[in-house]
Amino acid sequence: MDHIIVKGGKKLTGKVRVEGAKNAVLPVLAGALLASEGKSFITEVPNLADVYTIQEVLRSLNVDIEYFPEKNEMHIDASSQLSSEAQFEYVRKMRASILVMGPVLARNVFARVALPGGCAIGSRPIDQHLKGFEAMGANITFGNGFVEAKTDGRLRGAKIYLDFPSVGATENIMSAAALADGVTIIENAAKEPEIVDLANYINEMGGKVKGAGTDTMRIEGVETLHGSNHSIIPDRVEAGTFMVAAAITEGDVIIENAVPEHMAALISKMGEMGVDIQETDEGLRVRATRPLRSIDIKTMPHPGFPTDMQSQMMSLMLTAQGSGILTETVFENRFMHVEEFRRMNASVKIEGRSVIMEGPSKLQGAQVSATDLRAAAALILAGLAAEGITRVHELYHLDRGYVDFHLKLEALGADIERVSTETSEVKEEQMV
Ligand SMILES: CC(=O)N[C@H]1[C@@H](OP(=O)(O)OP(=O)(O)OC[C@H]2O[C@@H](n3ccc(=O)[nH]c3=O)[C@H](O)[C@@H]2O)O[C@H](CO)[C@@H](O)[C@@H]1O
Ligand SMILES: C=C(OP(=O)(O)O)C(=O)O
Repeated sequence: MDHIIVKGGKKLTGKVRVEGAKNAVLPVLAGALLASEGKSFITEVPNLADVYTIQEVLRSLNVDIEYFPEKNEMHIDASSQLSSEAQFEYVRKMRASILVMGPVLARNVFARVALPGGCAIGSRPIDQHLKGFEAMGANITFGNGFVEAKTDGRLRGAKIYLDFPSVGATENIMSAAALADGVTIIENAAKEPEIVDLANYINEMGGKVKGAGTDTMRIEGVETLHGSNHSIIPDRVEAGTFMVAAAITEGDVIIENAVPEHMAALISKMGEMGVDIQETDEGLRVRATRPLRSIDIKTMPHPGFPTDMQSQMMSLMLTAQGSGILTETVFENRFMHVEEFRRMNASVKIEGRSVIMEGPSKLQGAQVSATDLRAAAALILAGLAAEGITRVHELYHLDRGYVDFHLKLEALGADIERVSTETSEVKEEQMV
């Protein structure tokens, strides 16, 4: 098992390019199941563990796929008769596997998917996905750890109000509605840029989706969809993570391929802390010098502050002057990393859904374990600013969502290595 060793204290400088977005590519690849004719050619597909998992899910559903990771391209042919079942081994590995349910149901009038259950960041039910399918005429049943949806014929267009603007429910319902009979309206829809990316792809396949990026979407179902070319949008969370890396090391980094309009809340909150962020022709330039000011942040659905940047932002807030409060409203249990920050001498306490920080904490290197994907990145970021050596374990979380994270940081000047546990003792001695 690998872990990362980072020695704090280096200022990061230079340029880094962000990949295609994990949270856009997963729904788009699931959406490729909708095409009963022709092939889809998807570009900017990041070389991530989650991409291999969704590839396996699609293969298990009888889809023909070729992936060319060196050119970030995937060719998908879903024109054969699809199988209807997504098994536990995939859904357990990656919750986004549930996104195949809408397309499979729409194509096959039957879908059977292992129940995702909870994960480290919360219970994560799928009731809103199912409520949508039910409104479109599906009969939902549960048994043996699976959820099944069945219709007598084609799904029917329906009006669906989401109790919460769930990203996954909006994507699943949008995909199912794309092949339904009639018009579906999704009210209180999620507005994330990844929703817009999926809607664009469905429209490129011959679909009729309007209103993506607003809270009311209108999807007119069509009889068939065909494969098409699509390029995945840049990863706003990866971009944000490098913004924090620049700021926490008092560095000067240009982030290429970032889309500032997708990151307005983050740019604004980092600006409030005193980080200098400028849009340039080459990319987003991020510079900082201490002291940074403490601020308060509350995570919210887009365009609010993204929960997927909460833990990385916590690293930065720990280094700021004064007291700051970070409140998590999207997931009920996304503070597992707080205990790990404490190992690094962070002055931080949890009160209900908030974390209170008295800064600046004098971060110290320590052995820590990633508790989820973004926590993995956050602990490495904290290690960049800590005194001494930090070792971050449980890197399978990191690999779900970051391509060559340590190599990109190293290229910016970080003192960082990824090693297998067996060789780590030697490596650490060399770094001291
Ligand atoms: C692959 C992907 O794109 N993952 C992202 C997606 O996850 P995901 O699509 O799972 O997130 P949702 O927006 O659905 O979930 C947000 C909240 O709604 C709740 N909920 C959701 C669905 C439902 O049927 N019932 C229900 O109660 C969840 O438990 C959670 O508390 O959006 C999240 C919120 O921006 C991000 O953190 C994830 O990175
Ligand atoms: C929570 C995340 O992803 P997922 O929904 O795939 O678990 C994330 O990307 O931070």
